[in-house]
Amino acid sequence: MKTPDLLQRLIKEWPETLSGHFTLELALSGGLDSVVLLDLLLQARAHQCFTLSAVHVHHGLSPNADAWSEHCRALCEARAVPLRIERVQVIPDGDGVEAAARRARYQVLASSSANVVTLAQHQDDQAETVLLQALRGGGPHALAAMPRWRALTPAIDLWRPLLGIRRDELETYAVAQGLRWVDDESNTDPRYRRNWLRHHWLPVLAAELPDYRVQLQRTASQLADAAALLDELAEQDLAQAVRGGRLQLAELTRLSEPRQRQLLLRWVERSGLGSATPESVEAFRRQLLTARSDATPQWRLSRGLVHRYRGELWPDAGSASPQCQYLSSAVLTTPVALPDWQGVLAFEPRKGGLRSELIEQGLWLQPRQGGERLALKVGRKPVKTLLQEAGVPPFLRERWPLLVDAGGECVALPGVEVANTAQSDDGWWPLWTPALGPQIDAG
Ligand SMILES: Nc1ncnc2c1ncn2[C@@H]1O[C@H](COP(=O)(O)OP(=O)(O)OP(=O)(O)O)[C@@H](O)[C@H]1O
Repeated sequence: MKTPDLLQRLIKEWPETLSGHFTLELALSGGLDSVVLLDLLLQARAHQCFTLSAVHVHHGLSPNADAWSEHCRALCEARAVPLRIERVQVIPDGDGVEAAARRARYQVLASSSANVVTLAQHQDDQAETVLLQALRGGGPHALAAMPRWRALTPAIDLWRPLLGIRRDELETYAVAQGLRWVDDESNTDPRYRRNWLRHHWLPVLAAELPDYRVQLQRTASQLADAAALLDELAEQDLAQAVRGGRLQLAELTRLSEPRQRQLLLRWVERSGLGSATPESVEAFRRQLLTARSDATPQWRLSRGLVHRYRGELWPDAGSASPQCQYLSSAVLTTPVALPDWQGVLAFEPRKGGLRSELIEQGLWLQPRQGGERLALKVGRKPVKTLLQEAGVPPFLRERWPLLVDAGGECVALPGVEVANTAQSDDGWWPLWTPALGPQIDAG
């Protein structure tokens, strides 16, 4: 069989961004793909100007892990390529050992001192990824599979130069060049769906459709564009529809149905509430459209809830555990973030604010017990009514703090009201900003 001219293809498709001198770190597993890439990159140095190094991640999972590291060390030593071997601890997090190993590996890659990190996934890997994502019901982002180029960190780019090359071409090349590589025994374990696909299903597909890899790559490229367009549109819609972390329903309902779904999906992700399935997005969207105007529909996600209140959707990470807390007078000068209360307390000088001596004597932030009242000009009003009148949604009312003075008297409801008996013309007005997840407003 003719040896594929992989070097020529690599040079032909060399990214334009890599024209000047740069530093490149190869993620070297010791397997066929990355060993071939090492060889190709060494030769490419005759055509392009870059400094090459390699990194091997020792996951400590296989009994052969030491042998793989040793193999990489020997390969790099023989070729005078600097290599760092990084041992990682793989801690599975509910999504399996494979995913945890990948996370640990990418963390190591992100710590690279090179400008560009390169991985050796090839066309077969890409085709398998597209199929696996489709079988999992993935959307455009998932089916876009692996990009040839992307930012890994603000300072490091990730490059996959072999995505257009088949595995059998890599093997023919490696054999012809006399390269030696190690086989990861987990690649034949049929318990992994990827291996089942690779060994049982894809040979059948290839017999009927020999160019299936190229077609799946075309699908991935088109979906990568579609996903990028969705991202652009979602950014515009988020900028338009989100105020103070809350999604404005009037803005949402102006959009077409698919844009509404995209916006809801992005907004919950950005608000730190976790990702949502397409079914749950649609179910909540329908609920929003059909619920009575005074109803308060909720959407439960993996890391919190969404509440509808007065024309807005409110994200609720919901893990506040407010405890009575002493506040020193230093709070007057610097706003304090109170994680247990999930909010920020600040004071600003204002007529009708709290008298300074009350603050100097010491104030406590106290959770509501129920039944509290605040002294107004006329009579004492229930705190619950004050919060309702201020438009605070029910889920925040329960965890809204009270300010209590040294004598145990409730002197303020931050951001809402200061007791008449505690006010002064040159007082300090307490402000309370509940944390509603990361701020994603336009401005
Ligand atoms: N232990 C390792 N140390 C360094 N690089 C590695 C290691 N394992 C894999 N890589 C790099 O990652 C590429 C992909 O490897 P592999 O296909 O095993 O991982 P994957 O988990 O399927 O891929 P991905 O991490 O992109 O989803 C390899 O070609 C190699 O460049």
